[in-house]
Amino acid sequence: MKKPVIDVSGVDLTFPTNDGAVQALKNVDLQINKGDFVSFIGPSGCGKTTLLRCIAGLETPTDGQLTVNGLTPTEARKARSYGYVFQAAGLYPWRTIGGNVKLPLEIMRFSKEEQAKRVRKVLELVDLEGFEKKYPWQLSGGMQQRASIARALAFDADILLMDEPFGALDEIVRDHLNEQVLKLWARTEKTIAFVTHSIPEAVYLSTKIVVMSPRPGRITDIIESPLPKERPLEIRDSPEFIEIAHRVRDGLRAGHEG
Ligand SMILES: Nc1ncnc2c1ncn2[C@@H]1O[C@H](COP(=O)(O)OP(=O)(O)OP(=O)(O)O)[C@@H](O)[C@H]1O
Repeated sequence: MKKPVIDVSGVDLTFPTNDGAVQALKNVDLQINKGDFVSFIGPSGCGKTTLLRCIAGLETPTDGQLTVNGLTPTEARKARSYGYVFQAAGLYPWRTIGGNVKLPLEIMRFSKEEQAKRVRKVLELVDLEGFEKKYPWQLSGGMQQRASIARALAFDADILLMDEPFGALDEIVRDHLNEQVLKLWARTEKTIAFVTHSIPEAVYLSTKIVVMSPRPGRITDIIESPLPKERPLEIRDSPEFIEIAHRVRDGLRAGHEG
């Protein structure tokens, strides 16, 4: 059997705080395989971001094992094994869109030609060709978020970690971006881990839905989606889609009761 790209085994994480310890993750086991689109869904504060940050090597579990591409998360971070998209676009206002997207490439000392080539390619992937010379404030929120995805794609890591990237956007824009992310995933065959609060978003995007309980975050259900890879937005009205959404809701409810 092939080794998972992301392998989480028995992970606990407790934050020491000034008014006592906060257990954010409890005994989390999860395998993510190459090309999976995995969503983490759960109530606010259940540890979704913390789990993503552990995978990214930005937090260290108190217990358990975690590997990314067979490396420790810190090694994987140093090897730039993933791109990370934050909740807020976080673009530098004094840099153009092209300037923001190429920033990681400058840091990694890619040649000027290679930087220009990659910026063109990733802006095209997120449908922002022609916006290279604009400044972030000249773009809508959805476009800024697409630019931040382009920045995460610029160095072409196989893994993309996305922390609720569309949470602040209205539903129509979010629908459109969900469609675009699916297309991008199909075109690039990346492995994606995606945090969301939205049941429809999780079901629409994912091959695997990870349902988490309120704090301390535990996994209450892992749903392998039977939906086809090709997903028009209308699929959300299909009985299969609705059935999975029910199962996610039941998992969330069970977590609350537990
Ligand atoms: N650096 C930290 N120090 C102390 N506590 C923390 C720290 N980071 C997160 N926590 C706590 O850990 C828990 C999980 O937080 P986390 O941000 O992972 O939740 P989440 O599921 O992503 O929430 P949301 O959906 O609201 O973004 C919360 O109770 C939070 O207050």
